[in-house]
Amino acid sequence: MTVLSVNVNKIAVLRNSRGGGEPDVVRAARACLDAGAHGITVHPRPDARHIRADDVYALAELTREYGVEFNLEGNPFAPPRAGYPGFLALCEQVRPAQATLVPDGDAQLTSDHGFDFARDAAALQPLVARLKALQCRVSLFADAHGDADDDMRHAAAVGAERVELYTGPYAEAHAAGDARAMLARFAATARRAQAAGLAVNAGHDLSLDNLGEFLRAVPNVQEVSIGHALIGEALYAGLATTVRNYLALLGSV
Ligand SMILES: CC(=O)[C@@H](O)[C@H](O)COP(=O)(O)O
Ligand SMILES: NCC(=O)COP(=O)(O)O
Repeated sequence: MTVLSVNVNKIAVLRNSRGGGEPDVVRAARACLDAGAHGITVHPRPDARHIRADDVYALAELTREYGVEFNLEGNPFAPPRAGYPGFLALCEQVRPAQATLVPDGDAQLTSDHGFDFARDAAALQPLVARLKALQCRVSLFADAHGDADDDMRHAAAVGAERVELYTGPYAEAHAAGDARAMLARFAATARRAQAAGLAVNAGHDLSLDNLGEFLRAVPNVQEVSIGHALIGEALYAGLATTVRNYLALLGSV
């Protein structure tokens, strides 16, 4: 079964909009884990727009307490700055079970593309080796190009265990009413990744509405990390009920 890692970035967005400590990121993550979520994801960004280094330390503790996966996302090439020690440094400090490398910058509203592996492989290789030496499983954010190119072969050469397929384009196609071509492209990319020895995660703009169709079409997705839609849905149904709704859906695919 595909496991659910809940991304709690959005809880920190709300907290930071007023300063202070409410809503409490750790309390929200605990509620998700108590409802059965398999892990917690955060994506601390150098501009500290939501998750900050102190949240990373606290969530590392919490996930250790629950014995579940902590998935830390970030750009390993972004330089450290005041309040942000850098992605590699954070991984050295908390040793997340999974480190997901994402090629994004401050100017982006959110993550919107994967690596260009043919171009980035040489730079990624030593970083992946450092993270693996910390016992982190390494996942690389990747676009779904389908059968069009050798991207997954280049990704496998980097030495990571997984790729996370960037599902934004699928979510857009689904919202527009016809995701068939996009699903075929994601399924082909997943098969190419698996043939190259990579396990497959998926994330970005997945929701209760579009997740089932995705998982029925794309084979052997190990993990989905979901934040934006899940936290939005939780405004209506509550966090625990929403997490349980996702788990029920995952269990039914
Ligand atoms: C890698 C990925 O798709 C997620 O981490 C997403 O980027 C969420 O980040 P934000 O919450 O900053 O939009
Ligand atoms: N890796 C994707 C993630 O953590 C959550 O993305 P989103 O659901 O907030 O779009």
